[in-house]
Amino acid sequence: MSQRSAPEPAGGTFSPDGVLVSGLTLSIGGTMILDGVDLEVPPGQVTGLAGESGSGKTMTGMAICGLQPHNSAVGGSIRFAGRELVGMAEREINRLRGAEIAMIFQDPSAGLHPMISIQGQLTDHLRYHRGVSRSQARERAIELLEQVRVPDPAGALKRYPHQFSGGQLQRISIAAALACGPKVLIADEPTTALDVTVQAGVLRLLRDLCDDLGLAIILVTHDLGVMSAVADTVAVMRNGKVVENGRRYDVIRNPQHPYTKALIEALPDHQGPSDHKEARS
Ligand SMILES: Nc1ncnc2c1ncn2[C@@H]1O[C@H](COP(=O)(O)OP(=O)(O)OP(=O)(O)O)[C@@H](O)[C@H]1O
Repeated sequence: MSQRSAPEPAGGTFSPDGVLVSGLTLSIGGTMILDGVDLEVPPGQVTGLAGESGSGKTMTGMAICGLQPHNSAVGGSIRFAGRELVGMAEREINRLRGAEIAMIFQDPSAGLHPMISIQGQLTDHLRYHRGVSRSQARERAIELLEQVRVPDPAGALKRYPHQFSGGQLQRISIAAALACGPKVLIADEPTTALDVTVQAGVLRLLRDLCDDLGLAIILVTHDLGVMSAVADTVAVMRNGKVVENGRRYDVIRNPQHPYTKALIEALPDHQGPSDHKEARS
């Protein structure tokens, strides 16, 4: 890793509501995919995970969710809520996933069933994980749609995924992810598939949810422009390792690692934080 020190104190002082990844390794069929990833994801912050395609960003997010291919071996440590997630029994990690650690993806329709109404998608999740009544679940679903700023929440509950635009659908998938009140949200390229005109709105929503709910957000993106609009800290990955990690402004304005410098030079007009409209409202 570059000489820059990690942005927040690690080890014993790290908040249990965040995720502390140390020396995380993952091999698939004997091929090393993650080669000792160190990452701190504190609550109330957006931790950006940048890097070129294949560097291991998605696999890091999936490993934190306890989702990895069958023929894979995971090592190192992922601490969350006072627990060690590496080696945790599948039943236990399944309980955490969706309830305390949630994930959204590039394609919002991937996580939503095309034949089930928005009400069904939001309430099934709540009833499964929280065991609440049908009417309580509906109330909570309306609250969630308000929180992600979907217009006419009661009307939206009756509709189906294909009746929404990509941006609205990503907001609905965020609502589904938030249904059970997770502490950690992993957002993997959440705006990559969206029209550029709606990207900023979704990023602003993620930023506000992070601030309002104290969520620990991991924002996976290959786009340093997106990163500079919303992340507090940026970790840059290459070949399955974090090669640089620090406050967003420092990493983008004064990169230490040659690979980070190359990524920044590849940005149109070398845009930095001050050149981007920030997603903070
Ligand atoms: N199911 C799998 N089986 C074998 N190898 C895989 C599997 N999924 C991913 N990989 C490999 O793991 C490496 C890291 O992939 P990962 O998806 O984490 O990269 P990434 O940085 O998120 O890239 P991208 O931006 O393209 O998604 C890549 O070399 C990829 O080919």
